[in-house]
Amino acid sequence: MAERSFAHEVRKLRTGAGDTLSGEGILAVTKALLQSGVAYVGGYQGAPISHLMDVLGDAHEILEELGVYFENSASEATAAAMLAASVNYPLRGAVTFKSTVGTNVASDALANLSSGGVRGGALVIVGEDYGEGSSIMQERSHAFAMKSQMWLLDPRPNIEAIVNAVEAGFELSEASSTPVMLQLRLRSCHLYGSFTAKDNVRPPMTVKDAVENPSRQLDRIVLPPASFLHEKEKIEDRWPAAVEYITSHGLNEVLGAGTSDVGIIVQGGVYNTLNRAMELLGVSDAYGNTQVPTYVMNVTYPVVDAEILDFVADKRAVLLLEEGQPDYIEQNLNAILRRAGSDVALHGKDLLPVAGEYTATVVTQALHAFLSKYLPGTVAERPALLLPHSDPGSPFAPRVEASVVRTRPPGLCTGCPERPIFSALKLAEKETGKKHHVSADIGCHLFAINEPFNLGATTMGYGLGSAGAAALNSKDADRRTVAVMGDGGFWHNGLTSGVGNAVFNQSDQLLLVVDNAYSAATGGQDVLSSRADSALRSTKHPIEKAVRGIGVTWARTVTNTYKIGELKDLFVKALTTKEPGPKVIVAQSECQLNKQRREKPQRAKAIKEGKRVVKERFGVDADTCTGDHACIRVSGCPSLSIKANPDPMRTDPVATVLDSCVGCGVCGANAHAASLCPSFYRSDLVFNPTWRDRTLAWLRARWIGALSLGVERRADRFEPAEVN
Ligand SMILES: O=C(O)C(=O)Cc1c[nH]c2ccccc12
Repeated sequence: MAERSFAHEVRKLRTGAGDTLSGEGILAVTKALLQSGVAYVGGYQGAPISHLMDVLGDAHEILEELGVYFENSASEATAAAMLAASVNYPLRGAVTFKSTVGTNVASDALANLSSGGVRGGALVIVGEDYGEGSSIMQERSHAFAMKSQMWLLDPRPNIEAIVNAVEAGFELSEASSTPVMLQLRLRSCHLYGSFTAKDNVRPPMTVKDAVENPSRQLDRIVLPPASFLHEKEKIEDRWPAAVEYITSHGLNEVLGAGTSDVGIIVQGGVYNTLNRAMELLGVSDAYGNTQVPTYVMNVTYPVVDAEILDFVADKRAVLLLEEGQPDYIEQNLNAILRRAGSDVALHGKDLLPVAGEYTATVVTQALHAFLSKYLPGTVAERPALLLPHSDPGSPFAPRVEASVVRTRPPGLCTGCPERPIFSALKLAEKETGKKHHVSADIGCHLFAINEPFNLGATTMGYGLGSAGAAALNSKDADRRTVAVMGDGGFWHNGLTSGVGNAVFNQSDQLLLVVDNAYSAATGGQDVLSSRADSALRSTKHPIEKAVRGIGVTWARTVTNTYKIGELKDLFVKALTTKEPGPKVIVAQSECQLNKQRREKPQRAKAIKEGKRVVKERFGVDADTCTGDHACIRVSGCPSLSIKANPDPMRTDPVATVLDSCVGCGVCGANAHAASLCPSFYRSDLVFNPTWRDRTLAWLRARWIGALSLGVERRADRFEPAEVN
């Protein structure tokens, strides 16, 4: 079950010609695919396009009605290879994944696809995760477009422009026999807006037609001598055909009504930020009405030389806004201008940051510098963000001492079943007296690198936790290396690149597979080993069976990670057993976020219907808490906090459990397994109690009251202290 359901929104995909469709970017992209007569769709979830996969999944009925094939690909490589269907057949296909990481994974297939070229339009929709809020290394998809010669569309963050880009993307792909990458930045995927819909188009040829009429062209297969021909074709045929299509269909836009001899060139995806900066400087309004001519590159690769030369022909100076590095476009523009003998002044990374997101702040600062030099009369406003940070009027002026601000690194959720796993591993290390090198992986479990666990030294890519431990395997060492992988990473590629590799090379590593039943970090999508039934996919394939199938002999599955003591004992066994080859522990418990998403509405409904519902909660007895906070140090649960000590004789704050507690019990189990303290208690919150509940509660209250009578009587013998 994915984190968001689009079951309601997907109905809008039936919107007919002429009607207005309002919604989120990802919904608009899906509608645009259907309007384009797409024949098949695939992909792998990852921010910021996770929800595009979820929309497609929820839209399966509409897709089936139209004869569109949809697959949840095993990885981005699988998704990209799926586009092979467009090489021999006039089938339009689209795949989507997170970039640059997914593009890294897909690059083998993408390079082969681009070499042979395509007959049917092939669209690769990449969710560009660059800049503030990103979860990955900072790189540009642009490099992949250039290296494999795929055209790169970077439409303005505007629903209509995005829909147009999907439709034009297929046409451009077919006109130039080249796959097209459509870059959707974070802010485009979740942008809201509306556009005038067209009717959905049943693909003129479906995958069924193709399967029943197999055909092939030998010169499209990547093998010499065809591969040399492909390289020639790319330059002599496909590139000029693409330029012709881009120019004749006006994919790039010149905005700004003015005739000024100073202009701006901007990547489509950065246009909204540019306009915001212009608005702040009084050079434009919220709707983009400006006198400064702006060339918007909705296609960032290839750069169309003639359009650039045309734009700069009557200008003294232009400013290029190109986010990220290397500055491929700037280098390209400089070459174009130099070859043409143009003397226009080209500014870009000299005024803007070389790397990092082009936020409204940095763009406003650079634009201010540029316009102040070339068009000083146009700058009508001086926004406060131009002030130095030392000026109290600056929005960035320090308001609190930097030293008192605590960092807030990402961490595991309240009730996360992964927390007890890492607590148990820490306790096992304590018991054996040996610290281990831990090779981490992509997924929620990577948060174990932070306090309070501090476990994990590297992360090399999705499903590469085990492979990342490959070299750290020594027959002479007195301990083994620990590798971590999630169920998502395991099925993405970890089974072969990690487990198979470890078996083959007789690695001594301990591999911990954190199996929370979903690809949780990408939004809770199902994987092969998901334990829920799925109407669309085949699930319930146990990870232990897979690792045994590939040759692992020491493998154990734990079905309740909250039993910290048992898990600790198993870790000790796995770390000390003499069994050769990789040792694998599959630690299973359901992702708490997904569990709450499922159970909360059910619980609320039952309470409303007057049914008896028990909610488990944990608490700390302030009277017995010593205030040493050891419980917090081994858990790190966001619901475990501190409060002032109610005992006036004691100053240390005591531990407390916040209302966000979901009753997983890890705090108490930890305290018990680590022999910390007896202060934790469980309470059951009973909604709609029965007469039996009420009677029991009454009896308990009387009994506890009777037991504490002695204490009360003794307390009465003392005079209460005067408190002022
Ligand atoms: O969704 C995210 O933020 C991820 O990093 C997950 C992910 C999806 N596909 C990948 C390929 C390589 C590395 C990470 C991912």
